[in-house]
Formats: sequence, C-alpha cells, structure tokens
Amino acid sequence: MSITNEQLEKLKSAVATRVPYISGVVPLLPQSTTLFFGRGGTTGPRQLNLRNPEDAQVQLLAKLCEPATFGRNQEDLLDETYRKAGKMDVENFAMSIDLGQLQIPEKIGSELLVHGRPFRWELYKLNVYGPGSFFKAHKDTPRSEAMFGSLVLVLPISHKGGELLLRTKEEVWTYDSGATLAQQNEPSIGYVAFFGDIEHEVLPVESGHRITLTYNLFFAQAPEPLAQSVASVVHPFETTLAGLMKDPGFLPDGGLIGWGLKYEYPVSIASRRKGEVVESVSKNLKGEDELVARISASLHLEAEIKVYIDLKELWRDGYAEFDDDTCVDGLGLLMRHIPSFDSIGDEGVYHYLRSVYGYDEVLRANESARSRLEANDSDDDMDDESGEMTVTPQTGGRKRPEVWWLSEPTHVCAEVPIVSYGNEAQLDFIYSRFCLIIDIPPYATRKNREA
Ligand SMILES: O=C(O)CCC(=O)C(=O)O
Ligand SMILES: [Fe+2]
Repeated sequence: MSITNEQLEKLKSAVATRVPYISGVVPLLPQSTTLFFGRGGTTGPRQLNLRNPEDAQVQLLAKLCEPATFGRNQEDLLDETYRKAGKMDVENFAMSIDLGQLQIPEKIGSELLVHGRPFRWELYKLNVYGPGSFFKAHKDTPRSEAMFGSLVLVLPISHKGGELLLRTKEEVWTYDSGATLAQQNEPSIGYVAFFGDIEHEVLPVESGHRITLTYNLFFAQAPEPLAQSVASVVHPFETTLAGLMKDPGFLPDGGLIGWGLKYEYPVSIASRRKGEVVESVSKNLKGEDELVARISASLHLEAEIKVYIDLKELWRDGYAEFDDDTCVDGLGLLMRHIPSFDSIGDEGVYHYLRSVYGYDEVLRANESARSRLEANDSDDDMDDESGEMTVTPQTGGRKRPEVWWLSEPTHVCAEVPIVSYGNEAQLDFIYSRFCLIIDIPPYATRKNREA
C-alpha cells in the first residue's frame, strides 16, 4: 500500500468542515431608516419607517407586492403550494443601505469565503412573507458561472416563524430571523449569506411580516494560490499535506489524491450540451473545495477539476448495460469533459467515451475495485497489457492509477435534468458535480524539488 489509512485519515481530518452559511445581526444605521416603495398606478412613493414601522404601511407594502413566482426550467410559475410570498422588483423600491458600512461583505469574505476572496453583490428583490407565507425547498438559480450564493437581509419588522432552513444530506441549519431580531435592544437588520446550491426553504410565517432584501453574490476574479502571506495562520491541511510530502513513506511512487467537491457548480447548458471541458469551476470554488484547491496550488501540486462517472450510477440511469460482475461499487471514470451519453451504442461506456472524447481523456479510477474483477476481465485488459490505455499524460505514466479519495466523489448526472426548481425561471446554467484530482509526484521528485 502506498498510502496508509492513518495518513489518509490525517489528511481528511485536516480539511475540517466549514458551514455553508453565515448569519448575524447589525444595527440599523440612521441613513437607512426609510424604505421607499411604490408601484405603477399608485400615487407617489410610500414610505415605511423602519425605526418605527406602522402597521398600515407594512400592510400597504404587502398589498403592492406581486405574488412571487419561482422558476421551473424556463417557466416562471405561480404556484402557491410551492411558494407563497410577495415580491417587489428593484425598480419599485429604494432604501439607502451601505453593506460595506455594515461590514457584511467583510464577514462574507472572511467567514463564508476563504481569506478575503473578492466578490460583488447585486440587489435582486424585495420579498414580503406575511402570515402563512413560505418558500419550499429549492436551490438558487445560477445566473452565471461566477454566482456562488445569496445574501438575505431581514428588515426590522417583527415576525414569528419564517425560519430559513439550509439542508445537506448530513445536516440541517436553521436561521430564525424573527427570534434574532426580537432579542435586539435597537432596530436591527438580520442577515444570512449562503451558498445557493445548498437546498434551502423558508418555513411558514406564523405572525407578523418577514420583509427581506435579497442579493445575488458573484465571485469577482480568480483566486490566487493561498500564500502564507495572505493567510494569517497556516491551515492544518497545508501543514499536514506539506508534512506528508516530506515523508518517504507517503505515496513513494506518487499517486492521485481525490477530493469529491462538496458543492455543486453552475455550468452553462450550452457547453454541457456540447460536452465541452468546463473551465470555470476551478475559478469559482467554494468553502472546503476552494481551500483544498488553493492549498494544493500553494504547495505547487498539479490539481485538476474532473468529472467523475460512477459506473454503477450510470447503469442505474439506464445508460449502460452491465452484468452483475461488472457492476462493482466504487468503480469509476474520470475526465475533464462533462460527457454526453446520447449516442452511446453497445460498445461499453469506456470505449464509447474514449472514442468520442479522445484516447488520453478518459482515466479509469479506482483500479483496486476493478482488481476484484480480474477473473472476469473483458477485452479492456488487452489494452492494459500493451500499456496504451492507462499510460496517459494524466496519470504521469502510472499504470492502473488508483485515486485515494479524501471525500467521496459524486457522480455527474448523465443528463441535463428535465425539471429543475429554482428561485428564477431560466435554463442557461445548471449545477453540476465535479471532483479535484491532486497529482502527488513520487518521493524522489518531491525531494529534488525541495533541494
Ligand atoms: O428569505 C430567505 O431567507 C430565503 C429566500 C430564498 O431562498 C430565495 O428568495 O431564493
Ligand atoms: Fe433561495
């Protein structure tokens, strides 16, 4: 074995989990006390004094809102069993609010993102969730490849219920704006910023009005390698990985470390349909994904974003025919393109992908799983014998590469989903899953590099 369980565990635990959101509360500044609103046909702008909100004005604002729709593919749907809330577009309201002065961008940059990654925000909508309003589970519709999340400001109008739940397979987080605002001694604004590919929902408001301003968040430019000079403290993952690289007992002949990206990333549907290599993902990584990538770069390791194709999943989706023996858990392919399986014949997934995307493009990962198949090997292994198959630039000349996964790789969906629920109707971008493959050079090379 070229990597011990202990080494792998040490690396895994050094990544440490981060949460996909931040929340807090800031006092309402004197210049932000008034929300102006109005909509075609109404007489002049109305005002809501946020320091001393009058119920009649809150009711009027609620009345002037349009019913909030949500997106299902390109359709804007009004379905009050899915989303019941009022919305006002940006041209119909105004409020002087300086996020910078409230230090909200600073918090997003340092607590949600990794080390002050530059980003920008765009005001998107005002929403009024009155009694009985809610928004069922959805992901925020990506409006570009650089969009990473949403920021919701909750204005100081009292309400109960309307908690925002954020949910992954492992965990649920609750942000209760009503309770938070009720605890403040002065009128305050609650905020929550989260990664938009994390499923979330707004529970029904029990009483009062939950009035929100929603912003879309976008990365502004590509990140720099995470240099020590930028980070105030060296991250444990960097210390651990750097330490292992100096250890002759760690992957002595080199190897591939895999990180199944924790988050999903927007991909343009056009490029997905064309089966293009997705270039944008590496520039827009979030949370732990960004951390692992930036630390690898700072240690001068080559790390590539790839798509993982889990053969068992593909078989389940009906794209491949397998007999029971071939369908081994954990056997997968890695490639840079998001493949299309539309014209797959009966030649087998691996051969099909190589013929369409190129010989060197498709890498068979997790060969240890495969070795269990040795007895049943098909004609694939003829290629192995000649060495032509697995000796590609991507494997650094290694045969039968094995990927040591720090986190489970997630299968890329074989097809563009027919139905996707979001908070906006559009279908230019969809979320996709990827992994990061870090190439660890052999010990001799690592040692020479250091010298
Ligand atoms: O109001 C919130 O907390 C979240 C709203 C939301 O998910 C959306 O508008 O997409
Ligand atoms: Fe949302």
